[in-house]
Amino acid sequence: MPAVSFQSVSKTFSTPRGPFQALNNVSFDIEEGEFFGLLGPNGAGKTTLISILAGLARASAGRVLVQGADVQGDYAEARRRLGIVPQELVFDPFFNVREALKIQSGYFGVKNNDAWIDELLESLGLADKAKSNMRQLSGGMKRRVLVAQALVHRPPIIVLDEPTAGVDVELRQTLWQFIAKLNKQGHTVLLTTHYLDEAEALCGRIAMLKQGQVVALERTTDLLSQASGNVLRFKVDGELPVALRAQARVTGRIAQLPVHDAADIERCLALVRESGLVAEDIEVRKADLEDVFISVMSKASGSRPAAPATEVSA
Ligand SMILES: Nc1ncnc2c1ncn2[C@@H]1O[C@H](COP(=O)(O)OP(=O)(O)OP(=O)(O)O)[C@@H](O)[C@H]1O
Repeated sequence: MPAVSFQSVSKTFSTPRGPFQALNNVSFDIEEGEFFGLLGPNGAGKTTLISILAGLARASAGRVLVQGADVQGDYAEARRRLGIVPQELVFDPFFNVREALKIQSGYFGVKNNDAWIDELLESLGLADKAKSNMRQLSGGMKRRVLVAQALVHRPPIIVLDEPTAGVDVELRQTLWQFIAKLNKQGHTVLLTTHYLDEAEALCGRIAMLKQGQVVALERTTDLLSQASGNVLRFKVDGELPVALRAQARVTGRIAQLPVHDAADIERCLALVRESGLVAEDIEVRKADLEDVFISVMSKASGSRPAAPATEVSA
């Protein structure tokens, strides 16, 4: 039995401009013990899918099973099996860290949980904050508490919705060490992230969403092997010539272009030169998951019209 099974899940929101389909017939399974990545650009539908999994939103069609339990028909059972780390920093400001974790344990009916709470506090670098009020914590510390809260009932399936957005390197390392350890112990992990290097390093399998549809679903190694060629990387002052722009990944002054051989490299550099620009710090590197992601997203056709201008109720 899969840990999570998304079966033909669709979600349509009503908006002032008419119905808006955020998810369109999404189907895939996550097997027990997998470290699974859900990737996609902003607005692709990742959080909507996770909200449906968490029982926070209802699918317009299709169903989601958590170890066989339907998230709508058997909500309490499905929810008990999930540890969800939300994207938003939501917390109760009146309690200290340990109290918050005890309350969360009670919510799941877990008693005598002090040893596990101690281990969570230790593993997430929160031991010296146990008595701190939630209000006094920095954003990064609050995020650690959210992770601890999600794990307090030892859920077999851990869902992390962009857990490292805006957090420092130390927390990332602490978090990934701990989550990787739990995954080794048999916990299934579902991760959404915009940090493709993290997904590449951690996830065994990846689904990519675009405009509410699954456009890739493969083992990470197979996705990476699609990145057949190399990448030409250089610094440049000014906009790339039109002939290169569509396939380029540009970050500030740094341009990166897929290349297959030496002739390709020469052609790109010649086009840059001919447009009056100077390429500096030129290097060639192996393609990575981000290159595959850009290529998949540029090839896949999404099905839905433009996003709504205003958000309304589900
Ligand atoms: N309550 C709502 N009403 C109308 N549209 C909504 C609502 N919630 C989400 N949407 C729309 O559904 C689409 C998918 O949103 P979602 O938050 O799931 O994307 P995402 O992949 O998680 O994006 P991000 O990476 O930015 O978090 C977006 O176009 C969003 O504007």
